[in-house]
Amino acid sequence: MDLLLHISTSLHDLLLTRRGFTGQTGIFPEQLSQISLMQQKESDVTPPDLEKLGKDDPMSASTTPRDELAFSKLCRGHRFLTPLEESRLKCRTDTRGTYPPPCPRRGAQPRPAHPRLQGCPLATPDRGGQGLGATHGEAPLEQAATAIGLNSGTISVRSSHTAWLRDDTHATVRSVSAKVAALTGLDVEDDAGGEALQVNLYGAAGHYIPHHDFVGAHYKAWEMQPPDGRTLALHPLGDRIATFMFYMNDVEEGGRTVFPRARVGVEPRKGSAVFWWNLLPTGMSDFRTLHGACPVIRGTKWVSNKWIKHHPQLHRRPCPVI
Ligand SMILES: O=C(O)CCC(=O)C(=O)O
Ligand SMILES: [Fe+2]
Repeated sequence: MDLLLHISTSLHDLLLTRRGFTGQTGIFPEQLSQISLMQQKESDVTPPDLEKLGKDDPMSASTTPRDELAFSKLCRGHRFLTPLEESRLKCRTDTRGTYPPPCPRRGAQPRPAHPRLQGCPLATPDRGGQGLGATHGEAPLEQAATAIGLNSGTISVRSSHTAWLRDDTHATVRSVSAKVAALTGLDVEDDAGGEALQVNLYGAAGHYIPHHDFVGAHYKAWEMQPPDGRTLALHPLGDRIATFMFYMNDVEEGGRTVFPRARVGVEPRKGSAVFWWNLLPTGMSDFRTLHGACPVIRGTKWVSNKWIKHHPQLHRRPCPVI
């Protein structure tokens, strides 16, 4: 176990500091052989301060050196925001007893600054028992995950396994969609307002480099420039207006979700979720939503994403707290 921990920790640093943010990562033999080399040169990889890396460009379409540094720091547990600022991003709701659940409460706290992120402890999918784990027989997590990049077509930038669960797969999946709909006021039904629930499993060193969840880049209201001229982003329901991401287990170590431009990292906690808008009210991309999953150091990490589509929400008013 000590050896595994040592390897995982070393891989974590190796992935973040040496290999950087350029491509597929996972547990590869060549990385294992580089671990001792990396340890010898630890002083070389000590990151400089953010301030020395020039001005921030929160609307940059690509990942900047500042983003990479903020990502690494947040992955290591560094805090940029004060406890008060962090608490303003959090809300709590209790879905026991009443249905649909009430809007989450944040007391008298003001709305958080853009990009609006929200952590909401919820009764969420579980990775075992009567929860989503029970459906794995029907939809095994056997597909290596891929992601769609703005400039690079279909690229592999994450190391995890993925399954897509439609609402008709299991009552738990339906109840997840119902909760997201009740909490956001948005239409999230499969193929009507949202995508099927995406369930991801990360193993040791599993991670997802900083990315945006929208598929196209919307620089002008209601217009879209599909990546590489492809038409994938021109989905009839539009792009992903918002993300509701559930943590399905506690991760022993590592695996934070980090938003380098919002300067905040979220510790995976079973029963909690993160919500954010990917598109601005104008329909344009909010590049400040750049985020990624830090490498899992110890244990496994289960998350599920409910992506909500843009066009069906045109006449819907979100829950006022969000
Ligand atoms: O696993 C995480 O923490 C983030 C996952 C994510 O960003 C995604 O699936 O798009
Ligand atoms: Fe994402």
